[in-house]
Formats: sequence, structure tokens, C-alpha cells
Amino acid sequence: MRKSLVAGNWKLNGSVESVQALTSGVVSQASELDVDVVLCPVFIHLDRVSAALVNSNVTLGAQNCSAELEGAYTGEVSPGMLQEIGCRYVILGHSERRSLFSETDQDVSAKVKAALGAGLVPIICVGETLEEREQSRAEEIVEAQLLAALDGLSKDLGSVVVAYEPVWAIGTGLTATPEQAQSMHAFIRAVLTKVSQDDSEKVRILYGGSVKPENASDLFSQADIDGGLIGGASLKVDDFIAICKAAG
Ligand SMILES: O=C(CO)COP(=O)(O)O
Repeated sequence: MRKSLVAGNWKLNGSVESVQALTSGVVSQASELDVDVVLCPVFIHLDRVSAALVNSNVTLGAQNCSAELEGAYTGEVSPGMLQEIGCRYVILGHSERRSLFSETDQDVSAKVKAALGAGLVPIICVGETLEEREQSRAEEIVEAQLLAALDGLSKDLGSVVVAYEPVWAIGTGLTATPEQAQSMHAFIRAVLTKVSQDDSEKVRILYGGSVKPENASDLFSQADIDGGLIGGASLKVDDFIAICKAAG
């Protein structure tokens, strides 16, 4: 039985004040939740949020990391540094990083390996664009992204989380229907079986893309949807908690 996981990807949002308020709002309501809850602020707020999560059942994640471990890499943050300040998770391969910052499948693969090496759980994001879906290439694209990210990692499959985020559903208000999402999640699980027969059933596959309190229950009731990666709605305490409750 997979425990549900709901992660809030705060993206490039938040001031010192708003991040403190959001964190304490989530922590105060999270104690009753029977799901793994993860908050992913920007790098410079990680330390502050980490301190606020001590003695709570909420865990910390980063939105990206370097594939490099240390050295002359100006502006980078290594997975070991994230682990040291309290991160357990790191989002990798988000479509915004792929499309806006030119991250390739090879970059994602190197980051996944580095994250696992530092003891972090990578949340590996995959998803097709609208054009790719309309060309009936959604499964082909998702399979290629997934196999590249997991290349050589069959022994580590039990230590990763996958997030299916159709690019056309991110921040658009358009959500995949529960049936569309379940169909892709079942396909992803079949691809994971090719990576490791033994561990594919252990992997939590999150759905992301315009998840809201109104659509969360229908999505999370699907057999292969094990929680969500939440953008906009994770910036409002009540909406985020309602989504976490729907996953519980
Ligand atoms: O990109 C997302 C989470 O990583 C989804 O964002 P929205 O929930 O705002 O659509």
C-alpha cells in the first residue's frame, strides 16, 4: 500500500513574511493528516522553512539542485547542501526548467543520480505538451523522459517519486480528466516495471497540473494516482490543506 504524498511547489513566489505565514498555517493543520506533506520553497527560504518544520509532520523539498557536488560552479546548489539543511526531497525535471532553462533529459538524469547519492528523494517530473498530445505522442514522450531520468537506476527505483505533469495543464486551469490522468499513470507504472519488476509497485506517482480542492478527490481516487504536485493552490493554506485531506 503506497502512502499518499502531496507536495507544494511554491515556484518563484513568497516573501520572508508570506513564507513564514504559509508554513505555520500548513504546519498547524497538518498534524491530523494521514499523508506525506512536502513544502518546496525557493532556495533562500529553505533554511527558514526547515527551522519552522522541526517537530512537525511536514517535510522539506527543494525545486532543483545541481548535478555537481562542489567546486567552481557559480550560482549552483548541491544536493548535499540541501540534505544538510533538512531537505528530504528535490523536484527535478520540472517542465518549466526543461522549457525555460533548457534542461535536457541528460541533465535531469545527472541530477537524479546526484540527488540519490546525497540521500534525497527525487520527484522526477515528466509530461507532454499539448501539441505532443494532439499528435498522439504523449506516451512516447513520457516514456522517453522517464527512461532517461532512470537510466542505470534499477536498484534505486524504490527511492524515487514520479510526477506526471501534462504541460498543457500547468497553471492553465485545464486539468487532465481523472480518466486521462489514470491512463497515463498506469502507463508510467508499466514503464517502471521495465526498469525494475520488483519495485515498480512501490513508486508513488503524483499528478500535477491545476489541482484544486474541487478536482482533487476525483483525481486521487484513481488507482495509480498516489497524490499531487501542487503549484498555485499550494500558496493558499486552506486550499492546500483541503487537497491534502482529499489525498488522505
Ligand atoms: O507545475 C505544477 C506543480 O509543479 C502545477 O502547477 P499548477 O498547480 O499551478 O497548475
